[in-house]
Amino acid sequence: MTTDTVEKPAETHAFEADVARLLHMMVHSVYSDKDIFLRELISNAADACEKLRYEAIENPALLAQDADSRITLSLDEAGQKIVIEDNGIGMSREEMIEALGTIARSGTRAFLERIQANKAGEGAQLIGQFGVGFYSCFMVADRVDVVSRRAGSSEAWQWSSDGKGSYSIAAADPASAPSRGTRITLHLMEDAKSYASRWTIERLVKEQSGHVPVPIRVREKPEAEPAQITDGSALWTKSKAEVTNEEYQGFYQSLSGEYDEPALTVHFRAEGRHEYTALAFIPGSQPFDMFDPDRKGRMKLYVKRVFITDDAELLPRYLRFVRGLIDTADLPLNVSREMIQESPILSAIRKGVTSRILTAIEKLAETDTEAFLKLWSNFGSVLKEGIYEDFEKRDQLLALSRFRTTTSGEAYRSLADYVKDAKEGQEAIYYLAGGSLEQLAASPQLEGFRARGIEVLLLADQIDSFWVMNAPQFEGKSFKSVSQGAADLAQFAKVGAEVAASGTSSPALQDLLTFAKERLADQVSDVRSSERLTESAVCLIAAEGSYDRQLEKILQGAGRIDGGTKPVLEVNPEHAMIQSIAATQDPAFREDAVLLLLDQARVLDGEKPADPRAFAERLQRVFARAAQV
Ligand SMILES: Nc1ncnc2c1ncn2[C@@H]1O[C@H](COP(=O)(O)OP(=O)(O)OP(=O)(O)O)[C@@H](O)[C@H]1O
Repeated sequence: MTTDTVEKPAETHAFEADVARLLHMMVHSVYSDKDIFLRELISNAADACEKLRYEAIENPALLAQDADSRITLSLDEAGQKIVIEDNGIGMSREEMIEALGTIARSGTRAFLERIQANKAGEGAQLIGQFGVGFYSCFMVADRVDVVSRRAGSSEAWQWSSDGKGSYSIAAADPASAPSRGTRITLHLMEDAKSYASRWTIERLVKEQSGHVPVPIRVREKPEAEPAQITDGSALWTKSKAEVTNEEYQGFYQSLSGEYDEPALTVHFRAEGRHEYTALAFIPGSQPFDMFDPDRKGRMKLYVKRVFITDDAELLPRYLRFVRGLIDTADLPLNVSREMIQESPILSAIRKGVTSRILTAIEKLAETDTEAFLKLWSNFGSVLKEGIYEDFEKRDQLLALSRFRTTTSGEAYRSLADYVKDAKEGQEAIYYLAGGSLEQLAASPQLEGFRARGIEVLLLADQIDSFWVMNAPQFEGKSFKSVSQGAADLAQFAKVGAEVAASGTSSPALQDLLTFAKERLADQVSDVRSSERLTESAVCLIAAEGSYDRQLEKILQGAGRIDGGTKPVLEVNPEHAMIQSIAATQDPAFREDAVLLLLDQARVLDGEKPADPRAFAERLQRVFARAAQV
């Protein structure tokens, strides 16, 4: 103990409450697959090496005499230990407290909630996704010591914990600490001691971390010479023909922390105006936080194989589920964050990669429908955001989109299918947005379209209400909501049925409509006879020129607009009940009837009656009257 720092006693700190909860869950493991701890620690070690290479661009002295990155795994079967050591950037005392005592990343709370409601087996995938990687070592170790020295520092620090609520931090002896980087010693639990065997570790490294861009060595015994087991060569620098599917899959898994197979792999080298390599994967399943507004893209930026950042928006938001990297020779190594955001080179690259990804999806749609539909069911709702965010790609994205419709059953239809089967003279692509598919399919607004054999898109994703307003046309046809404005259905004949014209414009009906319009004037903007109803008596429609009703509800919910516009109440003139109400002159009954009709239309739209008590009373009066007749 020679330096000042070493004389300070170890301090004990409690873990942040969320870390403690997390650790508790990890130790009482909900995870069936403990192997992943190694991948997490190796991935952190490789990140630390890459961060050092990046900082060394500005400050080459940080590399001192030791320029080559490496990760060394030292095994000690007799002592039941493994040590993972890197010569990366290292951590200062403060960085250790911050990085290993708290959970700073967003999404962790969601993680905790999700694993509490855990379904066995889901945990292993979640760890990587949520970035709680380091703590996974407590699944196999009952004590963990981390000794680290920040590159360029004379001090080293030791963090130790048994993962049970607190950790200690103390100065470490600089003479025995790594000269730079981090050494993590895992004191293995009895049932995890096989991790100290060379055979197990080599197998795991090759399986999980074979493509980490830093060479990995294994030291079989404490005093043995280390043997290199992976060479740290960057997979993406090879040509496509040189890489096997298994290698791509392994790389994707170590990059993403996922365990599935990528649904699509896009790997290419661009030459010409800009020179770069892109390797991008569309995952085989949805990431948990795909709809988290804070979720950023997951593409890493490299410049000439030097990792620069994983925080730059290298792809548009609607491709935020894509994992991978872009490596370019066109940017300077010391590119700053501000430069990255504003770089015209990067925006050209972004366009290039976006196009290649969309083209690859198109190709998949042509060559493997099943795989494409799986991809679409996972990511279609995000891709559709691009229809209104990316003007240039709008048509391409519309053409890629698949829909459930009133005629599709369990299958999916493209807009090209829709247009091909449209009725003669049909100018619009009809849709109904909002609610679940089941709710949509049961909507009365669809009846008239069904009766005429006109297909209607059923848009059940929240995002649909937004893009559909902004997508002006597809192959010359505009989009039109069936719950908005006039239906223009009169020109299309009903399939297999004579049009029953009785009573559609009778004076009694006109009289009822006029009465209803006056009585309901404070709640609806119009009451009119409907072309779109065949079975139901009434439905609500948005007035021409106002928001679609569903979009209006979403915007109100999000506080983006105040109040709402008054809808239009449409009445089915051929409905027997409407005709008998029209035939009745009793004013009290008429009043109850029109108010009940409006509430009925609301209920059909998934809303509540305006005044439940008054609704119940009216219903009772009408029942009583019916019972007397
Ligand atoms: N070997 C290491 N060298 C330097 N810093 C490290 C090392 N291991 C962990 N850290 C620090 O600890 C932090 C927490 O690591 P952890 O694995 O829990 O999450 P992460 O790596 O940030 O997230 P993700 O797993 O999503 O990449 C890291 O961000 C890093 O700052």
